[in-house]
Amino acid sequence: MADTSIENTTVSAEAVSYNSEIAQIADFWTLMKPGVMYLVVFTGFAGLMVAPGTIHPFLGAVAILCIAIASGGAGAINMWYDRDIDAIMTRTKRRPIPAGRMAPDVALSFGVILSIFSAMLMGLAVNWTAGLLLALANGFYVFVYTMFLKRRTPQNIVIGGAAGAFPPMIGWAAVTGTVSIESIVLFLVIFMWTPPHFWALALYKDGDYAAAKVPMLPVVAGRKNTKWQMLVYTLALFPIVLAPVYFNIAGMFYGAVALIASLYFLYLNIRVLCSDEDRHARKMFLFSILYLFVLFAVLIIDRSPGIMSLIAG
Ligand code: HEM
Ligand SMILES: CC(C)=CCC/C(C)=C/CC/C(C)=C/COP(=O)(O)OP(=O)(O)O
Repeated sequence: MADTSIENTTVSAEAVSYNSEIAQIADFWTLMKPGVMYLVVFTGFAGLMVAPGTIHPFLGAVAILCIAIASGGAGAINMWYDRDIDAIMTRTKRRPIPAGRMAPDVALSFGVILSIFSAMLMGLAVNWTAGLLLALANGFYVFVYTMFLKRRTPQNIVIGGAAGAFPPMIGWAAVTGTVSIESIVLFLVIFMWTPPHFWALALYKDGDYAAAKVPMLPVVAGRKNTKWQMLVYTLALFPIVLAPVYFNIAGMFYGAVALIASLYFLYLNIRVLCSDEDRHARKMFLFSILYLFVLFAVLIIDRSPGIMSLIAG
């Protein structure tokens, strides 16, 4: 079905010129990995909302925009570097570079400009703690995960996952100008969540990774081993996602929702462990996204007296 859409863009000369006009902007947007960016931005927004103190709404909006641009810039550089393996994997072969719609150096320039611009803007307009953390997250994803770990070790996403865990810490730093134990707790929530999030997907995309010779855990260590390792992280998530209550970042409403959501995540992991059907892994992957969204949404709600009084009646 996806291949048909590629054919559709090449069947008539008129269609090609029309589609390529639209594809220009759409392709730059695709380079920024918008699906991931939404959640990255949302977790950054949550960090900003729950941090003690206040930030001018305009500066808050600038901080969120910087997180979005940095995430997009990192995504573009990742797509430039990974263009060889993206061309092999069915999930990624229609991306702008492997599909031949964009020259690699254009994508690289775009990514580098966005990355530098976002960190500079964050530093100059908001504060340099947030600016440096943003540059660190970006650099970690590009250099540590993409260029160094991804093709070398099945622990790539365990260590590299730190990149995606920075946003709540960046949002927090935008307000406070500091890194604190509370913002490290929020970092740890995403850090622990990343392995079950990604390995659930890797389980039903293992053929892609094997073909591209990327040493993802199911390819290297086998499916059963991967499922057990996912379970370790899913269990470790319980104390971590409940820690915001202990550290007074959130109250019992958050605690109750986090516990129920984590129990369901554990249930999905056990189903993955007991059955080799792809649909279970797919469901766990999709729920992992909802799970992280719900955790951070409830964190925001729990810290908003107005919303809480509505819930409490
Ligand atoms: C190293 C860490 C991570 C790895 C290796 C990883 C890997 C992936 C992969 C391969 C996909 C599938 C994308 C596709 O369908 O083309 C995906 C989807 C997704 N990931 Fe992650 N991820 C990581 C961290 C994160 C983080 C930190 C977040 C957000 C806070 C996140 C949010 C999402 C979302 C929302 C999607 C669905 C995107 C869509 O459908 O377009 N991921 N992830
Ligand atoms: C704030 C900031 C600068 C954040 C940047 C960090 C970031 C975007 C983290 C998300 C990690 C991610 C999309 C991994 C995808 O893995 P992959 O690249 O192996 O996936 P692919 O096979 O789909 O390309």
